[in-house]
Amino acid sequence: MTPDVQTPFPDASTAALLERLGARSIVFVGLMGAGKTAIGRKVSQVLGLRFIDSDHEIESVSRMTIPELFERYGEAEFRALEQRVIGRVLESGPQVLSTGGGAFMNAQTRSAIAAQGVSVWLRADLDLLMERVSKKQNRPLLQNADPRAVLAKLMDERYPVYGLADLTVATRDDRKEAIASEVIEALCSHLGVPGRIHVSEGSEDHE
Ligand SMILES: Nc1ncnc2c1ncn2[C@@H]1O[C@H](COP(=O)(O)OP(=O)(O)O)[C@@H](O)[C@H]1O
Ligand SMILES: O=C(O)C1=C[C@@H](OP(=O)(O)O)[C@@H](O)[C@H](O)C1
Ligand SMILES: [Mg+2]
Repeated sequence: MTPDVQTPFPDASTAALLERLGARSIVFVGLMGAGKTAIGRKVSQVLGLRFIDSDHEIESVSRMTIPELFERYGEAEFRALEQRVIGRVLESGPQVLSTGGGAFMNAQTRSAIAAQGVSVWLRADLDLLMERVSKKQNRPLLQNADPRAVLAKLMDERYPVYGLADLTVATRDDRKEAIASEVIEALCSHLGVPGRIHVSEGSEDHE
């Protein structure tokens, strides 16, 4: 986990946000396909913070892909590893941490995030989630005959819990920069930061 600071001279609002954030991390939660990884990365670039995705971190420490982990050790082992990895990552804030969709369902992970982070629920509707997750086969929970029904059930189970996050940002079919900008605006308002932080188009973007 190397620091990835890309804004050596932050503007006044960015500096104020970083000061109020202190050692806390900005933590994205929400369902598969909501854009936690994509928007988290974008927000980290704008604020000049390190970006960590819990799934990437799990893949790196286990030297296995998420589907391989589920296949070989089962979901329970994956969840145990996820809890440990997130707990450890949160100790080294500030940073932007995008979690996997199930992570916030774990009560211990939720209290670690509450203590060491500012949580942002990226909320999305079912059609948008379906469209996004259909492009990749890397989500074991959706590798079955009716992924839409699975996502709908997870929405029922998880949305009340995601609602415990500090902030909720409704996402939609719009540019990543527009969503990232709304997240940053919500963070500024939550942290009492005056002014606006500009999100420029077309900074480095990769999956
Ligand atoms: N605002 C957006 N506009 C276009 N594509 C997006 C947007 N947000 C996410 N995506 C794409 O949707 C897919 C799922 O996003 P991802 O960040 O992996 O979601 P999550 O981490 O919440 O499961 C990715 O291919 C990502 O690039
Ligand atoms: O919702 C879930 O339980 C999961 C979400 C995935 O991450 P994304 O939410 O980033 O797709 C990944 O952690 C795993 O496949 C399980
Ligand atoms: Mg993700």
